[in-house]
Amino acid sequence: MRLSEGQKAVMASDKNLLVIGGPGSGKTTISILKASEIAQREIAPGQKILFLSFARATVTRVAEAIDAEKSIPAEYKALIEVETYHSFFWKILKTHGYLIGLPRRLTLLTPAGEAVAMSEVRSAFPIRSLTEDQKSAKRDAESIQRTRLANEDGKVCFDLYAPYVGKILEGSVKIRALISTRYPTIILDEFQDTNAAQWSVVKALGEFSRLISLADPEQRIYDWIGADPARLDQFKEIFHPDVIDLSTDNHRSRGTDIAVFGNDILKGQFSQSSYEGIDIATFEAFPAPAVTTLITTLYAARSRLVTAKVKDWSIAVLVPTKKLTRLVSDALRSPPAGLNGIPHSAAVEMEAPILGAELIAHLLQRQNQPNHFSLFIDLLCNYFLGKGGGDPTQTALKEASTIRRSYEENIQREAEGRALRQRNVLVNTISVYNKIGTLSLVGDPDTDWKLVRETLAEGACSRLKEIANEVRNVRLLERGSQLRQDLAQDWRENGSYRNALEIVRLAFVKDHFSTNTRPESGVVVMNMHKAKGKQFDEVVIFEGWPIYRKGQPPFNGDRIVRFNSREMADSQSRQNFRVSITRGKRRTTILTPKVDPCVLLIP
Ligand SMILES: Nc1ncnc2c1ncn2[C@@H]1O[C@H](COP(=O)(O)OP(=O)(O)OP(=O)(O)O)[C@@H](O)[C@H]1O
Repeated sequence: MRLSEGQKAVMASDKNLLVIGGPGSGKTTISILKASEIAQREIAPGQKILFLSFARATVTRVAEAIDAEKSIPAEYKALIEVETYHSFFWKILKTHGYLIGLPRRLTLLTPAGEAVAMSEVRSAFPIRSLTEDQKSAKRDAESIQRTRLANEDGKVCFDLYAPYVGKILEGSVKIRALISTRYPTIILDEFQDTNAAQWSVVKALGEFSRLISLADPEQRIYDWIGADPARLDQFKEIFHPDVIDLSTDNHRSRGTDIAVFGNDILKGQFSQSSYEGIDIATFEAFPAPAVTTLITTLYAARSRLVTAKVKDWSIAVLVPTKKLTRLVSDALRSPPAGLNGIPHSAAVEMEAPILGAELIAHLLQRQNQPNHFSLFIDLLCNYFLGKGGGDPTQTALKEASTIRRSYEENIQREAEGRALRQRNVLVNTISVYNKIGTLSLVGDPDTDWKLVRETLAEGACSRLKEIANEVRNVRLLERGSQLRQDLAQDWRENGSYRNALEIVRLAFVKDHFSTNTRPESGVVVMNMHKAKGKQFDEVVIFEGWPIYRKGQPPFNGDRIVRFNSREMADSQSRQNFRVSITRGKRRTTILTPKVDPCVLLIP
C-alpha cells in the first residue's frame, strides 16, 4: 500500500493526533499502521494500544483490517486491542464501580432486559404526542428507574456506562494513571459522534495517554443523542494535537464518482450530470412493484459481482427506518409472485427475538421443574413488555397485563376448586404449552430448538405464533456456535436441558460483547444509521413511498428525508444520506418513488 502524503504525516507525528478525512480517506487504515508502529517502538511489557469504537461492526472491520495488513508482524498485531466503548466501560465498572457507591456484584442489563425493566415506568405515559412537560417527566422517571436498578439491584444499563465511568475516572487519579499505564496510546474512532459523557471519559484518559482521534465532521449523524459540532474544537483546545487532513483522498471507491456524489449531496449542488458508480432509478409507488424493482436490482448487482469474481462479495440494502428493514426482509424471504427469494441477513431490532428465544429456551426445559409454568408466564409477559424496546406500544403492554391478570385469575379459581373459565384468554396458550410437554426431545440442540419453535408456529395461540416467527431472526444457534455446544453439554450432563434458559441468557450477553463476529457478506438489510463505519461491494438505498388514503393527504413515511419535505432536508439528513452512499466500493444504487423522488436528489 502506498501511503498518501497525509497518511505519511500521521506516521511521522509523535504527539496527540486529530486525523480528519472524508469517507474512505483511509483514517482507520492509517491509525492501525500507526498503532503497529507505536507497538514496535514504544511499548513496554504488559502494555497495549487501545482502539475504541462505537459499534461492533466497526470493531470487526478494524480487526479484519489488522489481519489483512501483511506488513505488520503478528506479535505487534496482538498488541492492538480493539474494543467498543461499551465493553471497555463495562470492564472499568465491574472492577471499580464500588468506588462510586455501586454494589460489588454488578450484572449488565442488555437492551432487551432494560426494555422489560423500564416498561412499567414507561407505561405510565402516553405513547404518542407527548407534551413537552410529559416528555420531561418521562425522562426523569426513566432516569430514576435506571439509577435505582443500578444502585439497588446492581443492574447497569448502557446509558449509564459513560456517566459512571466518567465519575470513577474524575474521582481517582490513581485509576486514571492505572489505565494509562496499561494503554499509553488510545485511538478514538468516529470521534465526531462522541457525546458529552463519553467526552468526559476521553478527557480523563487523555491526561496521561496519547490520544489519536479519527473524525469526519460531516459524518456526524448522532446529534439526536448528544454528538456536538463543537467537539473537534474542544479536542484541539485541550490536547493541542497535530491536525492532519486526509479529506481529498478516496481509497474506498477509487475509479468511481461515489465520493464526489456524496459530497455533492452534502452541498445540495450537483457538479456533474452523471456519476460513475451511481445509479438512480425510480419505482411505482405500490408495494408489489416497489419490491419487485428492489429485487431485480439485487439480482443484477449479485450477477455483476459474481461475473467479476469478487470474493466474499457483499451487498447492503440500506433503508431509512426499522419498519422498512422488516418489510424488505420479509419481501426478500417471500417475494411477489414469480420472483425467487433472496437469501440475506437483516439487522432487525433484537429485543423481540431475544425475549422470544428466552421463552423457547425455557420450553426446552422439562415442565416438571419447579414453577415451570409460572416462569413461562413471566417470560411471555416479558416478551410483550420488552418487544418494542424503548418505545413499547400500548397494545403490547396491555397484552402483558391481560396475560398476567388471566393467569392470576386461573390460580385463584384453582385455589377455590373451581374450573377454569372456558373463555379465559390463556386457553390456547395453555394447550400449546401442554403440547410442548409431550414432545420427545433428542439432545441435539438444533433439532430440538426447531421442534419447539415449529410447535409454537403451528399451534392455536397467536401470541406464541408471533414469538416463533420473531425467533427466526436469532442466529446464535449456527453450526459450531458456543451456544449449541453449551446446550449439548447440558443435555449430556443432565439427560435433559436443565439450564437452557440460563445458558441462552448468558450467550446473549457474551454475544453482545464479542468482537469476533464474522465479516458481513452476501446480502444484508439494515437501517441507514447502522451502516456507519462499514463498507460493501455494492449498496442499494431503498426508501418508502407515499401512501394515498381517500380524503387524506398522501402519507409519506419511511423516507430518507422525513416526509420527504424540503423543510426537513437539513444538514443531518444530508450527512446521513452521504454516509449511506459512500459505503459502496463499486456501485451505489438509489431507488426512489417515481411520483415523489427523494428531495435530496432534486437540484
Ligand atoms: N493509502 C492507501 N492505499 C490504498 N488503499 C487504501 C489506502 N488507505 C486506505 N485504503 C483502503 O481504502 C478503504 C477505506 O479506508 P478506511 O476504512 O481506512 O477509510 P476511513 O477514512 O476510515 O473511512 P470511513 O470514514 O468512511 O469509515 C479500505 O478498504 C482501505 O484498505
